[in-house]
Amino acid sequence: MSKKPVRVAVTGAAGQIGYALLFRIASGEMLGKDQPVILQLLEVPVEGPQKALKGVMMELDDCAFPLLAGMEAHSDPMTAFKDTDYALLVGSMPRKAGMERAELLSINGQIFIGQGKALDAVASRDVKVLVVGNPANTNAWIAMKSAPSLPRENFTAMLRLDHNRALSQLAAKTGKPVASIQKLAVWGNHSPTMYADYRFATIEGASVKDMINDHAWNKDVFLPTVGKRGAAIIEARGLSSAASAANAAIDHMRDWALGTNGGWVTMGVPSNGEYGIPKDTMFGYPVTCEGGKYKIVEGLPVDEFSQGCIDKTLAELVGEQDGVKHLL
Ligand SMILES: NC(=O)C1=CN([C@@H]2O[C@H](COP(=O)(O)OP(=O)(O)OC[C@H]3O[C@@H](n4cnc5c(N)ncnc54)[C@H](O)[C@@H]3O)[C@@H](O)[C@H]2O)C=CC1
Ligand SMILES: O=C([O-])CC(=O)C(=O)O
Repeated sequence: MSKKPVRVAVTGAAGQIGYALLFRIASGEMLGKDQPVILQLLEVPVEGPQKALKGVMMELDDCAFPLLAGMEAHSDPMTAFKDTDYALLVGSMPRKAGMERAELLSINGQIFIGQGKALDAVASRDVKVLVVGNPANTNAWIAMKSAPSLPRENFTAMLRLDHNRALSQLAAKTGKPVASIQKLAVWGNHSPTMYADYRFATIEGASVKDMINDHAWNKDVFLPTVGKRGAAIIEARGLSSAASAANAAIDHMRDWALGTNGGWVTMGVPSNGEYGIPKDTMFGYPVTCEGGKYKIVEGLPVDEFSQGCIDKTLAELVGEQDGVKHLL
């Protein structure tokens, strides 16, 4: 018997990430090739984006996706999030060349107060929320704080793009396939301060750290390359990452919903105090997923260099949170 459709809300649905995301959700790449979906699409109540959204929906129709059980256009989060099981919060302004993501906070932060409240009021109590809009960690924290009746662990921020970027850099450095790399971790904020950590990573059981054995490359090449990749894409494309961001969002939600078979992935999740991170901070951690739940990988040793990196990204996140506390 076929499965009951689930409701997937996507905000910013007429934007560039939306365009790279919706067709893959509707084709079953996110929740499985046997899982029908109803798309609840939100755009700003402005003629241009609403018209563009209609165009995207016409194209979705024209794909005749067997798993697309329904599709709605919305201009109000209170209707867009009604009974939703999954919410991908993409809609917000992207940065331009020369900006840091944190500079978007004053523009985008407000969006996540209203959307957090709407999720609180009308979404499924089990809704899985992924915040993509930047600065993603702090926006996810704002949404979580604005939704006090929902479990805090339902709110997550996207660090999967940093994780995937790090995997590709390590594959290139070691000459091994991306898929062979296990146990990579990315700690902290989706910003240049994130700490991509391959101390525990293995390829066919062998230590990636021992294979590379080059601390200067780690510090001076690998970390800056991963941390500043978003800016490098903007510089090259004139627009921020969209297809790779949509791909990371699919990876994040798929793994959360369907599990990782013991493998590690990175998610921005509210801390319970793990690794000395203050409770509720929306922090990138290595996690495993099973049965629709994620679990932070605990008990990893933290050396002096790693602690310095973790302290730096935490300080940035605490500063971002302090800057918006008065709005909540
Ligand atoms: N976490 C991550 O790894 C990444 C995050 N991003 C972020 O994702 C966000 C979206 O990027 P793009 O799709 O490239 O931008 P875009 O400008 O192409 O699309 C954004 C869309 O969101 C809509 N929007 C704005 N406010 C809204 C609201 N309150 N409700 C619903 N829709 C709203 C806009 O009308 C627009 O259609 C940006 O903040 C960007 O910085 C981008 C790449 C990676
Ligand atoms: O850098 C940006 O503004 C977009 C983004 O978050 C990324 O590509 O990682």
